[in-house]
Amino acid sequence: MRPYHQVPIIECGEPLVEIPLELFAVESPHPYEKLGAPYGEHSPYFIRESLIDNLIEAQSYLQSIHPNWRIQIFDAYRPVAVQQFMVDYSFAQALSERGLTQAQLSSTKRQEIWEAVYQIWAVPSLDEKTPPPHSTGAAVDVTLVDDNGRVVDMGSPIDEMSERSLPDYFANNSVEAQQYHSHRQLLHNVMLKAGFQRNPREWWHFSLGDQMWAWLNNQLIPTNSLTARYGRVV
Ligand SMILES: C[C@@H](N)C(=O)N[C@H](C)C(=O)O
Ligand SMILES: [Zn+2]
Repeated sequence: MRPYHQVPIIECGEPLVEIPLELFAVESPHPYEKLGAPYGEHSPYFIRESLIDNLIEAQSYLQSIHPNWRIQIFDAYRPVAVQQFMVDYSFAQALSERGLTQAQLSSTKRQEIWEAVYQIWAVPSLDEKTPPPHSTGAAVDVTLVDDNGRVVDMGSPIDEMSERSLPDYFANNSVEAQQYHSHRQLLHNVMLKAGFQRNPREWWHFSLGDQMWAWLNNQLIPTNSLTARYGRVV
């Protein structure tokens, strides 16, 4: 359980629809599809319908500052089966990066690696009260692309299991690092202006209308008691 799981979900029934990809930049091929993640009837570029306007709004704010920059969609809807697949994949990756195999793993080491995995991945819960954020269709992983079509350097890649994923990791660092921080802040500002909230642990993860979004809003304004309007889809 994370603190945001205490937020009640009152599902509004809004449909999942495909993001109009021609309006945005897109990470392609999709990073998890290319690993063989088991998507069902919806592609990873689906999202709750009204969030499309919020994404368009965020990109308009961005383009009022940098006219030819675009928001790049890395990931959006993720069935729980894909969440499970990615959690297992990340655990296996972490093992191989450390030069370890399952057989050699002490229980302490195993626990340490699972903790690192769950620092950045939500638990693939099938409980309707604790859905993984992307399984609600109300979370997106995004970055920025500049006027030359190049991905803007945020100082660390999306999904890296390290401290560098923390949004303020580069806040008080060298001049080069300040650049990364200001790019992260730009992304944060435009998404925030369009109504999203950012995951406090990941510079790229934003949501609107799910439990994490409601919880973060309630933390900012303690007199609020927002509930989530999006629960798990299917
Ligand atoms: C790891 C990243 N892609 C992500 O989406 N993390 C959040 C916390 C999630 O799994 O919902
Ligand atoms: Zn995410």
